[in-house]
Amino acid sequence: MAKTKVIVIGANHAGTAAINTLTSSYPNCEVTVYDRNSNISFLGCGMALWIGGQISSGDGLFYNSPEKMEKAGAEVHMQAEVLHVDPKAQTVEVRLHNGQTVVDHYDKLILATGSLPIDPPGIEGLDLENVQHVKIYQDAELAINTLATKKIETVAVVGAGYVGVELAEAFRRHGKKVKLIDMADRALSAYYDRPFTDLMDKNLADHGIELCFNEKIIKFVGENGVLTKVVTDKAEHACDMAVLAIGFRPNTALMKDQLSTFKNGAYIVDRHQQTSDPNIYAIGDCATIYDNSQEAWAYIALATNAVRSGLVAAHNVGGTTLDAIGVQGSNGINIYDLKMVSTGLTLERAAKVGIEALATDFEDLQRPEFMEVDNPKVKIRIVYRKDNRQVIGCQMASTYDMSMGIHMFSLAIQEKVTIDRLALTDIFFLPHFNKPYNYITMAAYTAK
Ligand SMILES: Cc1cc2nc3c(=O)[nH]c(=O)nc-3n(C[C@H](O)[C@H](O)[C@H](O)COP(=O)(O)OP(=O)(O)OC[C@H]3O[C@@H](n4cnc5c(N)ncnc54)[C@H](O)[C@@H]3O)c2cc1C
Ligand SMILES: NC(=O)c1ccc[n+]([C@@H]2O[C@H](COP(=O)([O-])OP(=O)(O)OC[C@H]3O[C@@H](n4cnc5c(N)ncnc54)[C@H](O)[C@@H]3O)[C@@H](O)[C@H]2O)c1
Repeated sequence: MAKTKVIVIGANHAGTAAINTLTSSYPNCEVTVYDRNSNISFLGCGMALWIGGQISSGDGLFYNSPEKMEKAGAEVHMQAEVLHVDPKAQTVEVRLHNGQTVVDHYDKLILATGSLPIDPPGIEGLDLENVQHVKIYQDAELAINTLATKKIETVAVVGAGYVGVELAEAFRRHGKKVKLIDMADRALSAYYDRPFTDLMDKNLADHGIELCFNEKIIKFVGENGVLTKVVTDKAEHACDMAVLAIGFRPNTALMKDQLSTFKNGAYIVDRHQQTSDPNIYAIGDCATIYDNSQEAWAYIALATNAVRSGLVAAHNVGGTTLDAIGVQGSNGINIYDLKMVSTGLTLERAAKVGIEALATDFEDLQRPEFMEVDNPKVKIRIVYRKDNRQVIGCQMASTYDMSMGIHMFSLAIQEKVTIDRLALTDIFFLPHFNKPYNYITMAAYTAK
């Protein structure tokens, strides 16, 4: 029987998951991969650790390679950019690394072209020396090289989302003066309600990071082609290096006019990761994803989602019907000693998407009072719907590593557990780990 020819465009987290699944489980598929970059599977989350000197090199930040994929049976073309897709002819036109342009035929196509950093519309000065984005391995290399070879005293980090906050810590650890600029009134405002972001803002300020909130970037300004300041709608910030981290947009230029797209341009997919063309699947940051917390399709750019969507697409392409179960956008951050994790909707975000919600808060020691060492407080907020009392979000913060607790809330949202059932959930007790009246039970039990 003829094999199914599968072409995968993009081989980072989403592409890697799809390719590995196809080569390991579906010998009926012949897999060809094109990626325009020279490396794959770069863990962007390690970028700040590397820049901040918490790990000695970036070499360990990859978990796969083109060689490994080829060994598993895929045909891999790196530095090969797909320029055009013809969905009627089922072909892709590719510029290979040697400059030659070729046309390849597919039975099934998997788009894993990811995302690109957002640039504010019409912004000037992006081409100045020492201004950069932070997305791929080469961006991390550039930042490290700039810090090593140039006289940098002040770094402006524009965007106090996950990327910006992690990088602010990294540059500060590097001994630089850091200005963290955001148009919101606090850091991480998309992921946490104010009681939690207040903790993070204080943490950042206590470590000497200057917080410049309620400021929208207007432009980068330089002298002789080199950055000298960031101009916002409120102030001018002198600096000699700047990173722009105000979010990602889906990279869908290749097929946005040929497939149905979401309001931000992401390819619209179904539970099988299938696009509006039945022969074409889309995965990872270039596609939509079902958000169980708001019970709606959404755009949530995370490596975790990219991997899961890659697995789902590969099984469906390979011949096993598999439905994606949706996500909660679970995430976490560790800045100096402060750990914060969240899943689902914040109270603020629930209101923005039109869901009437309530929150129950609790704060307590991780373990009984008699455990005198390594026993910090943990703060928790559980968000639930007012109408049916289903849990739709949770946030936790502590200097203690309580991060594994958030997974239970992720599952609770996915499985539509009510706050009342959560209050009676069997949670074990042992002084080494937690309290008999632990903060999870107590937060749920004291809900209105
Ligand atoms: C600094 C940083 C830290 C992060 N930390 C975390 C974290 O801690 N946890 C988390 O879950 N997520 C994190 N993320 C987000 C995560 O990196 C992304 O969600 C993830 O990379 C998405 O994977 P993807 O494979 O869908 O897309 P991408 O990583 O964007 O990869 C797309 C691939 O497609 C290729 N490509 C694009 N167009 C073409 C074309 N026309 N032809 C050929 N190839 C093409 C690109 O070269 C690239 O290799 C972080 C991101 C950054 C930047
Ligand atoms: N630990 C993690 O899970 C982790 C780490 C890094 C990145 N990521 C993911 O990567 C993606 C990108 O992260 P990100 O930090 O770039 O985006 P983000 O959406 O987390 O944050 C962007 C920030 O930029 C601000 N902003 C937007 N426009 C602005 C403007 N014109 N001027 C000033 N500020 C402006 C926003 O208010 C927001 O705070 C996200 O999906 C994020 O979840 C996750």
